[in-house]
Amino acid sequence: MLGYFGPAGTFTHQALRTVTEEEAVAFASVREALDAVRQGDVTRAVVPIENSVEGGVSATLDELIAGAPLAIQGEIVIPVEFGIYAREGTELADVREVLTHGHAAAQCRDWLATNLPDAGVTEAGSTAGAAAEVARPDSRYDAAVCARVAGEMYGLRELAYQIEDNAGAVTRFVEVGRAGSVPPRTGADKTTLVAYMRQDHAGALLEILEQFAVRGVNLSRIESRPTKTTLGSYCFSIDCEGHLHDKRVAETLEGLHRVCPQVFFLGSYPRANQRRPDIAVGFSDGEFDAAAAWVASLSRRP
Ligand SMILES: O=C(O)C(=O)Cc1ccccc1
Repeated sequence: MLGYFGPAGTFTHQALRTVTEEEAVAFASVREALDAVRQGDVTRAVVPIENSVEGGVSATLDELIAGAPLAIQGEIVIPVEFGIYAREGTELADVREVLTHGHAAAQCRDWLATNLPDAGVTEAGSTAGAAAEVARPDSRYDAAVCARVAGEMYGLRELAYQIEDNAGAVTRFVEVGRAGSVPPRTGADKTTLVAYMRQDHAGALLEILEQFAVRGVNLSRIESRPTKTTLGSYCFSIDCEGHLHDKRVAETLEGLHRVCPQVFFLGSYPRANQRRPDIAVGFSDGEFDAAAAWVASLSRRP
């Protein structure tokens, strides 16, 4: 059974529906969805991880490394368009209180400031959860910012559509399972990891980045996250091109293991856009094998 960050009608639900019609169970938070994977209640769960406007979804980035190990098995990227929805009889001019997910509020900030300058904006668990709340006749909220499907699903009326400040925004979702199974290499893969940085000497961040650079591994996302221990203690959540079974990526992970106090491998999986990385001269598996064979040969008698 599959789980997802719900309720029905979230963007996560839409992302899931682009890959399967399989029955799926909704969880009210990213934590609950990932805990259900950890406990074996569901085999995999779909959660949001990154969007092109707001960056990483901190709840997901943090939850992925909290508790029993999990592994990303795949990614789904979908365009996100927002509308504002209210109960029948409410006009835009009547809206005083708006409810929505924090990322939706952030992506519609200018529209809300221009069109509803006096309205309060409250953060809900999810966009569809906001729509469900607004649908209650006695709700203290007048409107929800959510997907059109959510507005329809909860019987609300569309007051405006495509209210996002940046047309063409996309959100990336990941399918997360229990650690231990790595999807096969496709040649167009991505690897996600978290590297903790040493704090005891200068250049520690450079050392992390060097591990990738000297092996020709391109990064597609890097974000700092507090380790939640002491002020100023950070780890880096990183996506790079390539698969654990690519020599250059495996060696990068070995290098990180040497220079970082802690490294979490969060999975290698096929890229949604199927783009194959440019592998520079010197960084193919064959060249790594040839180099290792040469070093091994040096201690052999002629
Ligand atoms: O609340 C939702 O619908 C989600 O799936 C999270 C989210 C919120 C805003 C943009 C993309 C994903």
